[in-house]
Formats: sequence, C-alpha cells, structure tokens
Amino acid sequence: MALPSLNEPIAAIATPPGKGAVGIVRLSGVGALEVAAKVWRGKDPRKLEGGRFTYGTIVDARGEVLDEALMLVFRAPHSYTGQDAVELQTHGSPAVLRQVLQALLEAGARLAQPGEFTLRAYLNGRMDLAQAEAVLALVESESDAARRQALRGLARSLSQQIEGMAERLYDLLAHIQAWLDYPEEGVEPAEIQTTVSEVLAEVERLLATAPAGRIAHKGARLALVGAPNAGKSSLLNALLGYERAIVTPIPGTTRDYLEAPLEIAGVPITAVDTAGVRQTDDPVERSGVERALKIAQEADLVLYLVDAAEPPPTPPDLPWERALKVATKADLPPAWEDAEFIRVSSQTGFGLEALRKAIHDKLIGQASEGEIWISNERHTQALYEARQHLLEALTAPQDLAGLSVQAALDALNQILGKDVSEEVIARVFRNFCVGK
Ligand SMILES: Nc1nc2c(c(=O)[nH]1)N(C=O)[C@@H](CNc1ccc(C(=O)N[C@@H](CCC(=O)O)C(=O)O)cc1)CN2
Ligand SMILES: Nc1nc2c(ncn2[C@@H]2O[C@H](COP(=O)(O)OP(=O)(O)OP(=O)(O)O)[C@@H](O)[C@H]2O)c(=O)[nH]1
Ligand SMILES: [Mg+2]
Repeated sequence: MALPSLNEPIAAIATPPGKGAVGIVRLSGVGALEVAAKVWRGKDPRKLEGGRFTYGTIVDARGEVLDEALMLVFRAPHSYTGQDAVELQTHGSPAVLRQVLQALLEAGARLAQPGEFTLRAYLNGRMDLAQAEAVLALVESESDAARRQALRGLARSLSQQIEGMAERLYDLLAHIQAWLDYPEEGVEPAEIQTTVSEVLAEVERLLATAPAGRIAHKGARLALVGAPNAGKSSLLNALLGYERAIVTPIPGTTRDYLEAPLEIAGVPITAVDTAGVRQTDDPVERSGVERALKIAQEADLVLYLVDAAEPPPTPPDLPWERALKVATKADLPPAWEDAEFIRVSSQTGFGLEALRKAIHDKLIGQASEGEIWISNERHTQALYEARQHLLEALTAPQDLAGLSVQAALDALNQILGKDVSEEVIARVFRNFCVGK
C-alpha cells in the first residue's frame, strides 16, 4: 500500500458539512501559494508574510466572484503540515465551499485524501504517530474525559513516557552488548532483572488503564435490571433528570428496552432500561425478559435493582463481576437490609450521588484522572507485545536476553511510529476525515 505523494498541493474543505457562520477550505504543499494566487483578488499571497491574514475575494477560472473571504498564509515550516499552506475562510455555505474547492482544483491542487494534512505533519516530523492518533481522538471526542485524554496525547504525554521506557531499554542493550564483547567488564545479571522489571511494571500500569481509556473514548452501556416494579424506569428518569420512561405502579410496565444517553463525571454512558425480570406465560413479556438478560450480559455495567420495601426476589443470572447492587425506594420502611447494596430513592434523590460515584469508580477502575489512559487499540496491542518480550527477557539466559529486550523496544517504538510499515501508517490515517 503506497502512501500518497508528499509535496503536491492538496486542498479540502476543513469545516463540517452543512451551513455555518464561516467555512474553511485549506490548501497545503509546494506551490500552495501559487495555487491560492490564481483564485484570489486582493493582496498577492506569494508576497504575504507567514502568520498573516488578508481580506479579498475568491474567483474561479472564468473570473466569477465566488465569495468575499479571509486568507490565512502559513510559510514552511511554520504551519500545521510543515509546508506552505493557505486557509480560505469563507461564508459557511455548502455551495460556496464546493465552488471554492472546485476553483482550487482547477488552479492545480489535488483533492486531499482522508487525514492527508495530518499525515504530512507526521511525515514531516512535526508530530509522532501517537500524536497524530491523538488528533483523531480529539476530533472524535464526545465527552470531557475523552477530550482531556486526547489533549494529553497531543501534548506528547504518552509519547514522552514511551520514550523514557525506550531509553532505559537502549541503555540496557548497550550494556548487554558490552558484556557480550568484553565479558569481564559487562552487565551484572541483576541489572537486566531490575531494568526489565521496572519497565515491565510501567507497561502493565499503562495496560491497566485500557478499560478506562476505551470507556472514556467509546462510552459505556449501563443496563438497569431487576424484577417488575423494582423501580428501574424511575431510577433511569432520576439519573437523567427528566421523564424519559413510563412509570406506573403496575408490574410489567416496561415491555421493551429503552436507551438514553447521559454523562457521569465526564464519561459518556448509554443507560438501558429493561423489562422487569420474572417468570411469565405472556409471550410478549417473555421476549422482553429475554432481551433484558441479554442486554445485561452485553453491558459494560449492570445495575441490579431490588425494591427495599418488599421481600427480595431470587436474583437472575447476571454477570456479577460487572454489576452493582442497588436497593431502591429508600424513602419507604425497609423490608430487608444488606450492606452490599447501595441505597437510593428516585423519589427523594437520596443516594443518587453515591450511586453515580460507584458507577464511575466501577467503570473507570483504579485509573486516576491525572494519568495517561490508553484508548487506542494499536497502542494496546504494541504494549501487550512489549510486555510479552519483557517477560521473555526476565527468564532468558543472559546471552539471549538482549534479543527479547530489542523486541520489546521495537514494540514500544511502534507506538511512536518509528520504523512502522506504510501499511500501518495508511491504516491509522484511513480513519480520519477529509480535511484533517
Ligand atoms: N483555522 C485553523 N484553526 C485550527 C487549526 C488549523 O489548522 N486552522 N488546527 C489544526 O489542526 C488546530 C490548531 N493547530 C495548529 C497547530 C500548528 C499550527 C501552525 O501553523 N504552527 C506553526 C506556527 C506557529 C506560530 O505561529 O506560533 C509552527 O508550529 O511553526 C497551526 C494550527 C485547531 N485550530
Ligand atoms: N416510594 C417510592 N416509590 C418508588 C420509587 N421508585 C419507584 N417507585 C414506585 O414504584 C413503582 C414502579 O416503578 P417503576 O420505575 O415503573 O418500576 P420498574 O422497575 O420500571 O417496573 P417495570 O417496568 O414494571 O419492570 C411506581 O409506582 C413508582 O412510583 C422510590 O424511590 N420511592
Ligand atoms: Mg419500567
């Protein structure tokens, strides 16, 4: 799989489809200023200093005015891509943007492929591969937790941590090599053990944040499950803060499942209210119950609700390691008590904060806000690989340990995009949108 050529001028609409106050068409590459000059009536962009904007009109090849606009000029290497680049900021009409793009293509630019601007930034050494992936994660971020994590990646927090580990392995390799060359003055076996164990611990710490990272990025499904009348729909409404689901005193009110988005401490969550679980001959209700149990099995977290004012039912089969037990209707006199249950009342709001916190803690685990969370599948794979080779290095005979250390180092470097194949690079950028 060949990567696209690096230098020719490329153009794309950078703002999302649809109407907006302003729309941006961007252009980058060798000759970008010449292409821009052909569609511009105003100050000649070729004579403009980088980092400046100017006002003018955009025209097509026949001289027809397409819009009045601002032009932003960047001079290599001081641009996002590291190349000469131009932004045309027009009125945000799809018709304008389409025509401006067309005019740039007629003036000699080629349509950019998805992620090609960021690809150029990477290939020009303006960011490493993990940073480029953070750009994508940032554009895709829909929650505060995801945005914060992506921004950290963009600021090279992960990259620096990987570089730190890689450096220690490089040093170790140099010592192992010296020992192979001059056995009398080489490494202490203990040094291999110590360094490898320490790097291994760091890799494992990063891997432990992967569930939290995945959930911050993609969100989590939260299933509300329990017997009819347990108060599932009421709790859903209480968590949402509006009346989404029908609530009645009649058991079996919710027949089909129902989804609603909510955010808990910056984590995007899809809450799923389900039909009350009980033995029943009604075929419609029975499919609702089957669905509820299936939804529970597939959820990231299950809230198992039991009415505290009634004798407890026999619990159904649930994935208990991913479940929180909730005692509902805490405003009524209790029929039973169990310290394992979080007590809430949807009617008074009692216990809801504690429940939100428990949901957050269970989903995010021990990953703390302050550290880097791994959310990228490619990074997770590379870390698993590194972990495997580090474990090998711990048990390998001393003269072979170097090979495993080298393999671990290669795996870590993949995260930064060092010596990765074009295939890997192409796969990363395929997920971008055009114009990024
Ligand atoms: N209009 C606009 N807004 C944008 C972007 C853009 O490309 N255009 N960005 C695109 O993702 C993000 C900002 N990222 C950017 C990163 C570097 C440079 C840049 O030109 N850097 C030069 C000059 C720095 C300076 O003048 O101080 C450099 O680093 O040398 C521009 C945007 C978000 N907002
Ligand atoms: N006192 C009190 N009553 C509640 C509370 N939560 C729910 N209820 C009542 O319990 C009954 C059942 O509530 P729902 O939320 O519909 O229960 P459900 O689990 O969704 O029931 P199904 O849809 O039938 O499975 C309703 O009459 C609610 O008003 C609570 O916190 N306190
Ligand atoms: Mg219900």
